[in-house]
Amino acid sequence: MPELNLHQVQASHQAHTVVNRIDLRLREGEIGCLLGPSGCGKTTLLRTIAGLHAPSGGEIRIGETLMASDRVNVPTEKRKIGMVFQDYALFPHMTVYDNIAFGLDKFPAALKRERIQQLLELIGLPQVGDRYPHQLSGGQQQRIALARALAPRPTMLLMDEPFSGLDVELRESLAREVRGILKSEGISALMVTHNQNEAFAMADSVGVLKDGRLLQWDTPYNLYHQPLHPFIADFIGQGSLISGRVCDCRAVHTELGLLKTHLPFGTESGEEVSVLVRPDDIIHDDSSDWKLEVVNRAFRGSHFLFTLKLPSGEKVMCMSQSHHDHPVGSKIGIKLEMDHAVVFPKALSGE
Ligand SMILES: Nc1ncnc2c1ncn2[C@@H]1O[C@H](COP(=O)(O)OP(=O)(O)OP(=O)(O)O)[C@@H](O)[C@H]1O
Repeated sequence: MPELNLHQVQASHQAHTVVNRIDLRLREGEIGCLLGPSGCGKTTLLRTIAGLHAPSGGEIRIGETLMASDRVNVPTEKRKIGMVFQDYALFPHMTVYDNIAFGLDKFPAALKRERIQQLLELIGLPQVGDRYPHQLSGGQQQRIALARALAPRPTMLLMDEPFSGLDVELRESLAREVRGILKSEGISALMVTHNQNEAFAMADSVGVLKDGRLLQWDTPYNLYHQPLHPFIADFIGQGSLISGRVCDCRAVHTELGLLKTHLPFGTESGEEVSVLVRPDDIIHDDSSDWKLEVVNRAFRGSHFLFTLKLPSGEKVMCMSQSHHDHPVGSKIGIKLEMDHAVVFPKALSGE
């Protein structure tokens, strides 16, 4: 029984559809992330699940309860959802203890004290109950906001860009920490972010949205290695698309040679396709006779990322150790280390 089940969910702003027929299942205890560029509909979808925005179509179930459909719209406070939103700041005039106690007024006093102390320990801040929010760092405040949302034991947690106000270095480590906290509480959660590292640090499953459509809902590993759409190939990690022609049912001919592949359903021999090449598929090797021209380079500290030109003019990227300091215009040796090429029909690449 999935904790959250969306069936063909649609949402609009002023007759403009911004969430388009989304199907999604989040299992009990699973952590999911919605990832996508600005304006793709992430927040609208999250607000629709929370009951803060009425869907214009489809059905939303949490556990076995139908929360929204064309006949039903359960109000937010009855959905038993915890929320940590970007603008969901702590009450500045209340202590940390009172902030967490906010949603616990129906709890008997002793149970309330016990739950708050348990949560403060869970988030690694057992001593801060008497402090006010302004006496805490941004990361600590966000952990308190999480504790406040978890306090009444909601059925699931929704988070909208919860770390966006924090330093880049802190965001990823806090995402990992929050994952640990959610797992130890055994709570299902759905988080919205446009930061891939945060999504990967946090989630069991990640959904990539584009123009209101969910293109793929999958593990981070599969999104990187088996993207279903060129947009995902581009959005997740780095890479380039080069031209290829299908040779037989298991291979594609490209300028980099004949590459083994699992072809998309319906692809025919002789068909022109786009082939994804990741920087780690092309290894720089000074001893190789296969040379390509460097047309761009980016120093990343631990490595160089070279952009190389193929004879046709198409470009691929190549990762190399940081002491291989080759200038733009020079030719460097390469070898290919690609297990299975990811291939897209040409028509999809233009979308
Ligand atoms: N209250 C509103 N009224 C009208 N249009 C809206 C409203 N809120 C959002 N939109 C539009 O709906 C689309 C989706 O917005 P949404 O905030 O869901 O995207 P998002 O993916 O969360 O973006 P971001 O990452 O920038 O927060 C955008 O085109 C946005 O302009």
